[in-house]
Amino acid sequence: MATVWHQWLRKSIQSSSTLRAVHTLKVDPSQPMLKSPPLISLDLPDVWTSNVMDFDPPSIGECSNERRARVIDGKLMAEKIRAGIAGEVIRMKESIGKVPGLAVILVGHRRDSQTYVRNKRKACEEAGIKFAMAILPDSCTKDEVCEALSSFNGNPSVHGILVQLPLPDHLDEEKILNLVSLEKDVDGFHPLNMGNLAMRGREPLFIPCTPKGCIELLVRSGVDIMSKKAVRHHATVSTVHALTSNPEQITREADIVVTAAGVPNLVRGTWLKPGAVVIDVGTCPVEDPSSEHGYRLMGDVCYEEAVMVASAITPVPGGVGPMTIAMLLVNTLNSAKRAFNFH
Ligand SMILES: Nc1nc2c(c(=O)[nH]1)N[C@@H](CN(C=O)c1ccc(C(=O)N[C@@H](CCC(=O)O)C(=O)O)cc1)CN2
Repeated sequence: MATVWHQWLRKSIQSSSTLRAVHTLKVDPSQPMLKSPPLISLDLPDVWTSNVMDFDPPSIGECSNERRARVIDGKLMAEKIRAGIAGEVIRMKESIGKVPGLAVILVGHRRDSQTYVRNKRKACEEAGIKFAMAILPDSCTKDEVCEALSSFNGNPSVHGILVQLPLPDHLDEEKILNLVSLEKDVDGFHPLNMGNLAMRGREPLFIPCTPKGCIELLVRSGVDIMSKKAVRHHATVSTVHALTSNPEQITREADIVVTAAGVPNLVRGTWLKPGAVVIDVGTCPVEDPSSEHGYRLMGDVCYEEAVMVASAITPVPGGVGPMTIAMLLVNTLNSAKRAFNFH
């Protein structure tokens, strides 16, 4: 399953208009899928990790047209997690006089990237995490990005570094991400972290924020899909991509559907098994002059149709996105704790 998250994440951070990935989990009916307490651990105190179940578990397989799906409120979950992080930062400051630090490299002037980085900065500031940023023009060279990276790599008050993606086409994303210090790779995109995530029995230092947020959303909603446990419990993971010939049919068999295609309204109500849990990672910016930033975000799932078929669903906005940022703060805090040997 880890491999699937890897592939899915790489797909989800690119941008094109083709169907990229719809991941489906089919669960062995002889094994209970909903468990309490949930199993995932984020190395955080119980009060704001997935040991908390925010909702009664959805009744997978039981959904009628009279009942709309439960909305999985990622914004609310993320707020609770961020409040917990703020508490931990205070505890760290009071105990050892240090706070975590996050550094972001932003290249170019994409409006969506600017919004995400602004939101990351705000979330850090609210949680008491120090925030540093290098802003480089679209035309910058690989060496300039590397210079910024190496300065953050060598700065002991920086515990997390991320390069906001996508980068302009002329910059080699792979080469640049390889240079992020493994111990500060809070995005989890370094090949060693990715490789360890994909391999059985290995532990990456960081799990990428979006998949980590998706798992957290599911677990807090009472859906047990923890990767190894899910494997042990005979969950079957299928991947649907742009070249899959029968995406609707495969998707319709899934108990859990995680989509990261970047194609608005791709997944229709008829694609879903009644009672499925739907996690919509798609965030496609669509021109909208009436909105504050000139665009609005649309998910992959046709929400109004899906909400009548699914048992639980994440909205866009307000689902996976805020959890991505909450998980970034979790990774940054955990990185600082590791650096300071603070528990
Ligand atoms: N270095 C990275 N680049 C990118 C990542 C990533 O995880 N690391 N993921 C995406 C963008 N992303 C984070 O950077 C991201 C996307 C969306 C949101 C979010 O909170 N969305 C809100 C709406 C926000 C708004 O438009 O005001 C929502 O869905 O409710 C956060 C982070 C690609 N690049």
